[in-house]
Order: sequence, then C-alpha cells, then structure tokens
Amino acid sequence: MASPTAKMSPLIMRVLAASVSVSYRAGTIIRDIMKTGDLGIVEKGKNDLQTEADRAAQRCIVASLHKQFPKVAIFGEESLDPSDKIPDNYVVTELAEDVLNHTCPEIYKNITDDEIVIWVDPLDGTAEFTQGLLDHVTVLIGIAVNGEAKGGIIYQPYYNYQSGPGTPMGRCIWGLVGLGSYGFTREVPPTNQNLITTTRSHSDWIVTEAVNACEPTEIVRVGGAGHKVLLLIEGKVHAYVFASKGCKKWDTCAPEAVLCAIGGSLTDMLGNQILYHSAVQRRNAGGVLATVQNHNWYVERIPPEIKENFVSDTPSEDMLKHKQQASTSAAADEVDSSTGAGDSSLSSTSKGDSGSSVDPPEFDKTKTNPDNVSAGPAKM
Ligand SMILES: Nc1ncnc2c1ncn2[C@@H]1O[C@H](COP(=O)(O)O)[C@@H](O)[C@H]1OP(=O)(O)O
Ligand SMILES: [Mg+2]
Ligand SMILES: [Mg+2]
Ligand SMILES: [Mg+2]
Repeated sequence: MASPTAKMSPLIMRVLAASVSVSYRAGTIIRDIMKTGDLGIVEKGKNDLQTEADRAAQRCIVASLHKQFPKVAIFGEESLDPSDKIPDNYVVTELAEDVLNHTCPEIYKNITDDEIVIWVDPLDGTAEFTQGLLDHVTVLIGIAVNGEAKGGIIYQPYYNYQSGPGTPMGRCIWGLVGLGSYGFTREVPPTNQNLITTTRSHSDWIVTEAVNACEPTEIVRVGGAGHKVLLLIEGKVHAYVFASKGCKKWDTCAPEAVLCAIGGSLTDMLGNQILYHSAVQRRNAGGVLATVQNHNWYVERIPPEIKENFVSDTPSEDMLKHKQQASTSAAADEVDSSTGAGDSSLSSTSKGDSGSSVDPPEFDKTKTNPDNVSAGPAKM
C-alpha cells in the first residue's frame, strides 16, 4: 500500500520516486545477467550492440513505470516484443521515500500525465559493458516536462566494483531542476586545466576536431553519456563534447536534468536546447555539449564548419503553446509581486539540502534559437 506521503505527493515526485526505486532493481538485473556469463549479444547496427541485460532492464523499468503511471508516455531505447512475458519480480511498485521527503517545487505541483514523457536507456555504455569496463555503465531514466528535461536518475550498477569485499556496490544519483541533485559529492575541478571528456567507442574526425577546438589540456575518453555527465558533476572534467549524431533522447534526458539541477547545461553543439516532447526526433542531430559552467565559451570554440553539420530540435505546437502560457502567467506573477501578492516562481538556483548542489555559475545559458531548427519527428 502506498504511504500517506506518497498519496499526497504531486505526480512528478511520484514518478521520480518510482524511477529511483526501479533503477535499483534494473541494476540488480544487469549484474545478475553479467554473472551468468552469457550476455546474449545482438548487433543492432554498425558499432551498436544490445545484450540480454539491456533487454531485461528495459522490460523491468517500462513495465514498472507503466503499471503505476498508465497515462504517461514512456520511450525506451530497445525495440522489444510487447508480447514477451515479464517476470513478476521485475515489476517494482515501491516509491523511494528519500525522494518523497523533499518538497516539490511550486512550478511542478499541477503537472499532469499528458505533460510528462519518460525516456529510458536501460543500459547506457553497452559497448563498454561487453568489454568489461563496468563502471562506464549506467541506467538512465529521464523525465521531461512539457518537452524539457527536468527530472533524472543515473544509476551506476558497478560503482565501487573494484573496491574489494564489504564495499556496497552501485549508487543512485537523482535530480530535479529547481530542487537539486543528490547521491554524489562534487569536488572543485582542477584549476588551470581544461579536461574534456568524449566518446571512446564512437569517434570520427569531426568528434576529434570539435574536442581539439575546445583547447583541452587532457582528453578523457570513456564510455556512456551517463558516465560522462557523472564525471562532470563530480568535478573530474570541465566539459563533455560529442560532435556526433549518435546519442538519442534516452541518452541525454536524465543526464541533462541531473546536470541542470546543479546549475549546469547540456545543449547541442550549437548551444541550443535539446527537446524531449513525444514527437521529437529520437536522434540528437545537434550533437551534445555539456558543462557545469562557462558553457558559451565552449559553444564559441566550435568552428562554423563543424557547426554546419548539426541541426537543432524543433519545438512542437504544444510546447510553443505551453511556453506562451507560461510566459503570460510569469508576467502576471510579476505584476502580483510588485503589489506584494506574488508567489516565487522556480529559480535556476539549486536548493538541495543534504544533496550535492553548487552555486549557479556565472554564465548565460544560450537556449533555443528558433531560427535554427530541424525537420519534423523521426521514427524510433
Ligand atoms: N554511433 C552510435 N550508435 C549507437 N549508439 C550510440 C552511438 N553514439 C553514441 N551512442 C549512445 O550514446 C552513448 C554515449 O556515447 P559514447 O559512449 O560513444 O560516448 C553510448 O553509450 C550509446 O548508448 P548505449 O550504450 O545506450 O547504446
Ligand atoms: Mg544502445
Ligand atoms: Mg545510451
Ligand atoms: Mg542503452
């Protein structure tokens, strides 16, 4: 039975809490399949693998979230047979209390099912998983609200796996823009250096040129979009630069939300916002560029001849309508607050208490540029 806190919690908090709980289960499934020694590898395309762990973890996450939130749209990376039998013990309906104990930021209190889209990458870093680079693997559950990445879970099933017996394995990092991100410790990145992380398994000359244009003092080549954003939020690198169309919405939604919740930015190579409404093209055709601070400095380093290979996402009609409504009500709030009657709207400042949060960095976020948009939605 759901606890009284759960019943009173706004939808977004319940979706987040359910996603945190199910990410632990997905992590156990991944570790159990690795232990069998039979990964059941399928080649989906060039340099694009799927294992039984990817399939099983997705079944677990999608079945669990769909059972609890049947009206919410959920997109998973793997194409699976919907008639597959899902073991009963794959369906998790607990809600993580540590999420529900937080107060929901005012701006999300009235969000409804049709405004949420969940993007699931059941196993990010599959190439590295098959090669035994286990700490590169993450489970990603991203929660988009009206087309923007707002909530995210990055579960790292093999965190601490080389630390010897007795050390608990795995960790869950989660965040909500306007609340903060939790489950990790941030260190100050090394000063007088510019450490840039990028792909180790999906590189080409444009990827390399873009990284070099950002004047790295060192390049950190590791697997997984989730893993690279973990390096960023922990302060181990300064930027994540991936001038490629290889990442899809499920690769970036959760990492973007966790990063933005501490004041960082994840955009395409042009500095434009990546969108996550249900009709958006699955491919991140604009590439991926992420930082905790000085985002524009990196965007400006990318030469035009590289930028011209990339296209940004197109907002949906619904998104544009919603944005218009939001700005109208924000304007109304301003009028109210000038008379002393206004409520505070969501600020980009992270308000986490025990979680890891940093002060907002001193830079302007460049967001959607409506002159620079791509064609319509693509198929999954
Ligand atoms: N060319 C590609 N083909 C398939 N997946 C890609 C490609 N490029 C990136 N990805 C996805 O984005 C993630 C981050 O990229 P990289 O590890 O190369 O930095 C990959 O782990 C992979 O996710 P997944 O492992 O979930 O299939
Ligand atoms: Mg994949
Ligand atoms: Mg992925
Ligand atoms: Mg994956």
